[in-house]
Amino acid sequence: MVRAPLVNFRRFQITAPWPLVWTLTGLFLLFRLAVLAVRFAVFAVGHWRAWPLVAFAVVAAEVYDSHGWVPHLLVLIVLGAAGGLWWWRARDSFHRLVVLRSVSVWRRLWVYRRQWHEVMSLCGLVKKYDGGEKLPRLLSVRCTYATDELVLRMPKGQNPEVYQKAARDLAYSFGTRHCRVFSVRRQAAPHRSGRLAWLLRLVDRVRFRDRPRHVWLVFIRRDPLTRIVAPLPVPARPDFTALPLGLREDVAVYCVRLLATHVLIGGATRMGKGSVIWSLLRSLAAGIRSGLVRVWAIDPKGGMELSIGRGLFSRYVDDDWSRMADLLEDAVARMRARQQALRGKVRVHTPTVDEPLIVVVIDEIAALLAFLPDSEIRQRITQALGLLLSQGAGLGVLVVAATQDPRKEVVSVRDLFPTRIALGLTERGHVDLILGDGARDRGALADQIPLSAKGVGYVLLDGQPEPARVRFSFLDDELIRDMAATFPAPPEVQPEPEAVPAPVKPSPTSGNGRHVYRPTLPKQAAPLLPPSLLNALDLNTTPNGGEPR
Ligand SMILES: Nc1ncnc2c1ncn2[C@@H]1O[C@H](COP(=O)(O)OP(=O)(O)OP(=O)(O)O)[C@@H](O)[C@H]1O
Repeated sequence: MVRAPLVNFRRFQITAPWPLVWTLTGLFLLFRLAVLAVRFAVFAVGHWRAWPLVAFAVVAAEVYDSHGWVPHLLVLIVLGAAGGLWWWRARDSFHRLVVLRSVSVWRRLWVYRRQWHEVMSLCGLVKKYDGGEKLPRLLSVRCTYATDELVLRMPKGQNPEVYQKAARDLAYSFGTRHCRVFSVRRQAAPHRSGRLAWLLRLVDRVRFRDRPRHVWLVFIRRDPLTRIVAPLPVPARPDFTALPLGLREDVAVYCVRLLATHVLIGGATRMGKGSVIWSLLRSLAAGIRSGLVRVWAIDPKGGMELSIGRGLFSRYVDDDWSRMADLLEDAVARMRARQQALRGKVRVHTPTVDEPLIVVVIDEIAALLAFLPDSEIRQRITQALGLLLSQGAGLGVLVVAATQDPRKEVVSVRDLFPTRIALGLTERGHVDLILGDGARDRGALADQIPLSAKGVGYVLLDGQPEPARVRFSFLDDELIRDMAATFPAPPEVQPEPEAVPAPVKPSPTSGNGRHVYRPTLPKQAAPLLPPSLLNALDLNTTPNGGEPR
């Protein structure tokens, strides 16, 4: 007897929904194909620089198949001849567009791409995420004769400080000694003019937009600052927004902005503070001769540095502390007179021959502020300098001072200098004292400048938090004498007595031994009290409107 199965499985069978399965599989494959196509498109766009090369290789292979190697030889001869002619007739553009571009491609592929993963891992710049690695992405390499400028995009979870800390490791890993890290673009958008300027400006707005995740690395391949920088040509008319003083390590000319600012130069002894001052005076020389700039010089070291260029100075003191104080107080008086004249009209003074830019140059400011034996004169100097530094910038009365020791107890007015230059220093801590907090961490290794590198220093460029290394031009004594003879300062015009207030002089001590200052406002601003009543003032208090203590 045949037994029937307990469960009839056939009753549970479902026919496979084949159309649905094929549709889903098809859709999935289509999706993968689309992803691959998009990836390829992104790759192709990302490597757009290789397109001409690929096209050239394809055409070359085709031609070789059909005509052999003769056309290639002909093309090579024609290209060589054209290149030679280009090099002969326009060497600059040939170097820029052919030589440097070829070097850039070569170094991008051979030096950077080849070792990128290894160096980034060894320098600790790779992030781990989700079982994989996130590398900084190399976007471009641009070479000059001295530097390689790399642009990279940081992976998420990093900021430029990480690269600043790894700068030395990066430099040595890629076979150089110096690497500078910049968190902002180094070139500003170009100035556009002409009919298509509006269009180019629109393009620039996109191209030069702020890119917080980009970092610029500059590797110094060949240090151009090992050689002495020759004196730069004297500008026919000084441009106070860009006075050329020396050479940057990327071989651009270093220019300083001397409008509405004071300059403090810090450097150990014999490291070239003088060369900064003379380079600055050279860039101002044409203005000095025309009277647009008046330089008042103080050399507390008895004229050892500045007396050699005496002819450039409208006023000069090197032997008498009291006369140095007088000079500074006269500068304050000129500043006050300008303040009265410009009040409510402009916010920054524009130098003219009648109202020139006054630059007070002090070779060793510490000698005036900390080491001066006469305390009364020291107090006058400190007060006058404080006033000049806090109010003079916008009024065209500027101070350029050098010091060996930037500590606050030595240069009490240090923080009032907006522009700072750090030459070779003896102590690590001095770098931040001169250039500001964190400057050393951002790359200003001024304490590591070798003794032989005189005139080399670090500066902050406009709009960039990272310091740049520069070398100031060197002017020998002969050249300074020659410059003083060629660009002598015209005789100083004495201001009319009624238009200019009396210099700030300390009043005699009051009964309790404290110094009290009388108001020294110019005549048109002075009638707070008639002179007869001024005498009746209580000398123990500073009168309203008088000089601050
Ligand atoms: N820019 C420069 N390039 C090459 N050599 C320089 C440069 N500046 C200065 N020197 C050399 O260094 C020496 C000292 O320079 P300088 O007198 O300018 O230094 P300093 O810092 O002003 O010295 P001090 O501390 O005595 O004031 C100079 O005699 C010169 O030989």
